[in-house]
Amino acid sequence: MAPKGYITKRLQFSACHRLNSIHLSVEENKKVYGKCNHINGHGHNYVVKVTLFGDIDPLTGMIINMTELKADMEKAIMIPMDHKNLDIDLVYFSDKPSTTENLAVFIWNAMKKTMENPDLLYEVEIEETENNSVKYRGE
Ligand SMILES: Nc1nc2c(c(=O)[nH]1)N=C([C@H](O)[C@H](O)COP(=O)(O)OP(=O)(O)OP(=O)(O)O)CN2
Ligand SMILES: [Zn+2]
Repeated sequence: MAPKGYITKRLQFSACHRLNSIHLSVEENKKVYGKCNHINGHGHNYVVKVTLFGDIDPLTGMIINMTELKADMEKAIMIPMDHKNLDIDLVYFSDKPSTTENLAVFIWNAMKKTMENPDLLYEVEIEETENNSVKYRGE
């Protein structure tokens, strides 16, 4: 049986957003999201770490070629999200607030659709700021 391992690739993208829920009133949104509900939005340099878990192939010595993982992340993350207004440019966030939790779910689903072997996907981690991060494992 081949040994198993975890492999992680990191990327950074820049985007702006506003925390606002269409399911809450104007006053409720202000109360829940505070400064992050400001009408004109704000920006982040998001750091995303995608981790896969799987067999270390005895012939190649790899779980996945990092070059392939980079291409998948480019397609699933960078193209739709980098230098975008998340609330306007991504239909996904038209009815959900663009919290880091929801971004992690979006990226998880996009990676699943993009990867040749989606069963390898183990975790998506996003650092919204130096102090705030979210991990999602598809649960
Ligand atoms: N559960 C969540 N709470 C908040 C999210 C989120 O995605 N999920 N996001 C925000 C805002 O987007 C905001 O930009 C970050 O807010 P805050 O932590 O207040 O950021 P600060 O830079 O002021 O604080 P630091 O601790 O210095 O990072 C808010 N809440
Ligand atoms: Zn924010």
